[in-house]
Amino acid sequence: MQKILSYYLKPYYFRMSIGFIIKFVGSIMDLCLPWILAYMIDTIIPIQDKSKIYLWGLMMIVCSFLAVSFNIIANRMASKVASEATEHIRNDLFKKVMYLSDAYIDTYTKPSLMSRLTTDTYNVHQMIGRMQRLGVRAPILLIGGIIVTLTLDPVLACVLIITLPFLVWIMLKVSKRSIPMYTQLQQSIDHFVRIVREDISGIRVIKALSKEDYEKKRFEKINDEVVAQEQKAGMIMAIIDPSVSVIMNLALVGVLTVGAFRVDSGLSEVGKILAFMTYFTIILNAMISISKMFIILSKAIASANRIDTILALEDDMEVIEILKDYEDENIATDKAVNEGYHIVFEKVSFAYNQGEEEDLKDISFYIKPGETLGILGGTGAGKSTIVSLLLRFYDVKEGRILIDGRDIRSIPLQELRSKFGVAFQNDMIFEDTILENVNLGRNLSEEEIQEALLYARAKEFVEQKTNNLEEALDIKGANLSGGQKQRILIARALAAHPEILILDDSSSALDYQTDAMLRQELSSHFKRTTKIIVAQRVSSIMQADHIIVLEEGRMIGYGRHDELMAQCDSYRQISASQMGGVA
Ligand SMILES: Nc1ncnc2c1ncn2[C@@H]1O[C@H](COP(=O)(O)OP(=O)(O)OP(=O)(O)O)[C@@H](O)[C@H]1O
Repeated sequence: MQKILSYYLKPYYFRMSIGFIIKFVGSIMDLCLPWILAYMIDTIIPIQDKSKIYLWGLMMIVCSFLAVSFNIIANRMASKVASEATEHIRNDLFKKVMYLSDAYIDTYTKPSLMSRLTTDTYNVHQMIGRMQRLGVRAPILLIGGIIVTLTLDPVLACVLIITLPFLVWIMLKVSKRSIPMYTQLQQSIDHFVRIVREDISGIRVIKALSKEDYEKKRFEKINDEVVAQEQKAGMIMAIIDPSVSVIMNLALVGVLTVGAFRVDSGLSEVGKILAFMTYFTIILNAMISISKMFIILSKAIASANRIDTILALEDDMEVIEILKDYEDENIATDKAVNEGYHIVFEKVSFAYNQGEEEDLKDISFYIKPGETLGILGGTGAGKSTIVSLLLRFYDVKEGRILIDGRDIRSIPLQELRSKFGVAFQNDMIFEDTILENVNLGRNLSEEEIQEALLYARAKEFVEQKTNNLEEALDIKGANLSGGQKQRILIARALAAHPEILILDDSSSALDYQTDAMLRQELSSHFKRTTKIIVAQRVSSIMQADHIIVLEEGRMIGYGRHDELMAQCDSYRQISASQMGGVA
C-alpha cells in the first residue's frame, strides 16, 4: 500500500502541497466563523457599536466566501490528482497483465486480474481522492476546533478532549478487523466476476441446454456469498458512526452541564457556550468524516495490496543469456545453424502443473524455412501446448526450442512474437470494423488487408456486407457465422506475411473445399513462410513436409504422409476413418 502510494503520488507532491495549503486556509476560515460569532455576542453587541457590528458581519461573509471557494478549488485539484494517479496505476497494471506469462495468468486467474484492474483500482482512486479532501480538512477542523475551544474555555475543552482516546481506540480496533474482511470480500468478487463472465459468454449453450435454473442457482450462491461478506464487513464498520455520535453527544451533555455552572458562576459567557456548540458540531462532523475515511482506507488497503502483488511479480519470462550446459554440448546449435533449420524442438518436455505428470514429453523436430509442419492428434494430446511453448507463453521444463539457431529464451519477447502470425480456434474478434479486426493496430495498408482476406477466402462475404471493410463486427464476432469468423482470424494471421504462420485448429470451421483452397493459397503465396498447422483432419496436413502424430503428450509418429501411412498404425487408422478409400 505505502509503496504504491509513495511511487504513484510522488509526481503530484507539489500539486498536492498547493491543494493542502488551499484546503488549510479554507478550513481555517471555517473555524473562524464561530469565533467571530462569539466575539460579536459577548463583546460587540453589549456595547451596541453599529459600525463594528457591520465590520465583523462583513468579516463573517468574507470568511464564508473564502471557506467555500477555497474548498471547491482544493476539491477539484484533489479529484484531478486522484484520477491522474489512478490512470497511471491502471496503465501500469494493464501493461503488467498484458506481459504476464500464461503460468502467472493460470495462477492468479483471469477474473481476479479483471477485478484488480477494475474494482481494486476504483477503491484506490476513491481513497486517494478522499484522503486529499477529507483527510486534510477533517484533521484540521478537529485539531483546529480543539485548539480554539481551548482558547475559548480550557475547562470545557478538557471535557471534549477526554473523549478522544475512546474514539481513536474504537476506530483502530474496527479497522484492524475490517481490512482482512475486505480482502476476503475482494476474493469473493473475483469468484463472482468469474461466474458472471462464464454465464454471459456461455449464454447460448445455457439456453440451448435449458440450464437457466442451474446457472441461476450458481449465480445466487455466489451473489449471496458476496452479500454475506459485504454485510459482515459492513456490520463491523457500522459500529464506528453510532459509537462516535454517542460518545460525542455524551461529551456535549458534559460540556453543557459544566458550561451552565460556569456561566452561572460568572466564569464563562453565553456567546462562548454558543460558539462551543458550533465547534462541537464541527468536531463531531470531523470525527464522522475520519471514521468514513477509515472505511474507505480499509477497502483501499486490501485493494492496493492486491494490485501491488501483481505489479511486484518478478518477470518469469526474462530474456536469458543461454545456456551454459547446452553451449558445452553445442550439438543442436551447430545442426540448426549449419543445416539452416528455422524451428527446432529438441527433447522438449513440459508440465502445466509442477510435480504432476508431463503434458508434453520428449518432443523433437526440425523444420527448414518455408516448410510446413502438420500436428495431428486427438483431443488433449498436446497440440496447442506445442504452439504455446513455441510462442513462449510458457517456458519448457526440459529441452529447448530454437528459432534460427537461437534459443527462444534468449530472444526478447516482442522480437520473438513479431515473427508470428497466429490464428487460434475461437480466437477473439473485437467490437470494431472488419478492417481493424484484420489490421489489429499494425498499420497495414488496405491492399495488404484485401490480399489477406482474399487468401483466407473471406473477400467474397466481406464484399457482400453493406459497408465492406468498414462493416462493424460485434464482440466475439456475434454477427458472423462460425466459418466467417474463422476466415477473418486466418486473414489476420496472414495479413503481415509473417515469418512463421501458425494455424491452430483454425480450419476446422471451414468446409473441405475452402480448406483445400486455403492450403493452395498458402503454398502459392507463402512460400517463404514456415507454416505450422494444427489439425484434426488428415486432409488439412497430408501435404505437409513433416507431420507429428501426438498421443497423450508423446510423439507416436513423425514423418511425411506416405511414411506415416507405412509406419504409424494410429495415423493409418485416423486416415482411414476420415478419408476411407482415399487413404
Ligand atoms: N492452462 C492449462 N493448465 C493446466 N492444464 C492444461 C492447460 N492447458 C491444457 N492443459 C492440459 O494439457 C493437455 C494438453 O492440452 P492441449 O490444449 O495442448 O491439447 P490439444 O491437443 O490442443 O487438444 P484439443 O484438440 O482438444 O484442443 C491436456 O491434458 C490439458 O488438460
